[in-house]
Amino acid sequence: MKDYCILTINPGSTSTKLAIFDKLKCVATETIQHSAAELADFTSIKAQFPYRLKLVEAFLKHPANLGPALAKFLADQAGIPAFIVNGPSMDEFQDLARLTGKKGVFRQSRLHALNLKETGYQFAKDHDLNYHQLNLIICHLGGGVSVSAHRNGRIIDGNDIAAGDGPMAPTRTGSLSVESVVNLAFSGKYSKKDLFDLNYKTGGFVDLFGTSDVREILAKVKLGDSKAILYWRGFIYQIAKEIGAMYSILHGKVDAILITGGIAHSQEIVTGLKDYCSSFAPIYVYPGEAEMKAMEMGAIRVLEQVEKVKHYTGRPVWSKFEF
Ligand SMILES: Nc1ncnc2c1ncn2[C@@H]1O[C@H](COP(=O)(O)OP(=O)(O)OP(=O)(O)O)[C@@H](O)[C@H]1O
Ligand SMILES: CCCC(=O)O
Repeated sequence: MKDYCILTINPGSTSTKLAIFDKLKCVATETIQHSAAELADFTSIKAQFPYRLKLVEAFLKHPANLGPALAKFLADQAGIPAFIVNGPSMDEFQDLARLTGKKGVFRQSRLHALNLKETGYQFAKDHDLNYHQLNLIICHLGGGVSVSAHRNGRIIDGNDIAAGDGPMAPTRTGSLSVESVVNLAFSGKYSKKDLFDLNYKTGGFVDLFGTSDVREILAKVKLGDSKAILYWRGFIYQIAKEIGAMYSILHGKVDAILITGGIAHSQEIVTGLKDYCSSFAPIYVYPGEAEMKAMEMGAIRVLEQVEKVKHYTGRPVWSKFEF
């Protein structure tokens, strides 16, 4: 392998994580936390571009990019290639996962695919197994929460984190009944944007407690705050329920359940999920940070021609059924 110097940029819903890998060694890394109040001022994700760009520039300390756009901007300046590795909208869903009971409405694959897949690869490596021959349930617990079913290296189903599907999360409401969404929409209290924000940015713990920082919720739990205790238990309950759904669609044949993301640092979540799910399959915990390494290794796989680069067309790999 040649000596590569790789900049990885990981804009999350509560943080921007940056790292530089020089000859496979992480030589600089920084996690910049964004409070809910700070991000509330932006009208859209795209509007955060200049703000996040400044953070990357400050990290690099010279003029040098939201994920792909940030990376391309910098790479074009440096005359080097930029790659997207397992972005959130990569799509390996099986057809059955796409269906709903409304004509023309389909479920979409939008998850924390980068960290989910890397965690799968890491688990396989740790156990001398092949990710492409395993059935795994992998959960990313961060600002958003992804619970996903991996069959032989493909994410065949999972909750759509951009659509309000699945468990509540630090920044998201999670699934609400159609009835309650329609009632909120016609209550006169919320604009369309307010409702989309609740779905993705200002819902969940932000709406309930005014913070997306789970450590603050846990501190309240320790102090015996009954609201925090109830919602914390509800958070675990909803994740466990989603794991159960993935267990059933994998026909109960699951090699392991993997828990990753920032919240996986908490022993409380691990204990809670083990209480519900340990009879399904062994549970392993990979807290937090594999995303930066995942991007570095994805870039290296392409540079080393182990994997073929795919060209982003803007067109989804799946758009509709023929009937
Ligand atoms: N030690 C800890 N115990 C409990 N929660 C923690 C701990 N450390 C971080 N967290 C929580 O993890 C969450 C952030 O996780 P993560 O960094 O994976 O998310 P993100 O990258 O900002 O967003 P996303 O995962 O949606 O892209 C926050 O709610 C944070 O409070
Ligand atoms: C990878 C997507 C990040 C999010 O929606 O939390």
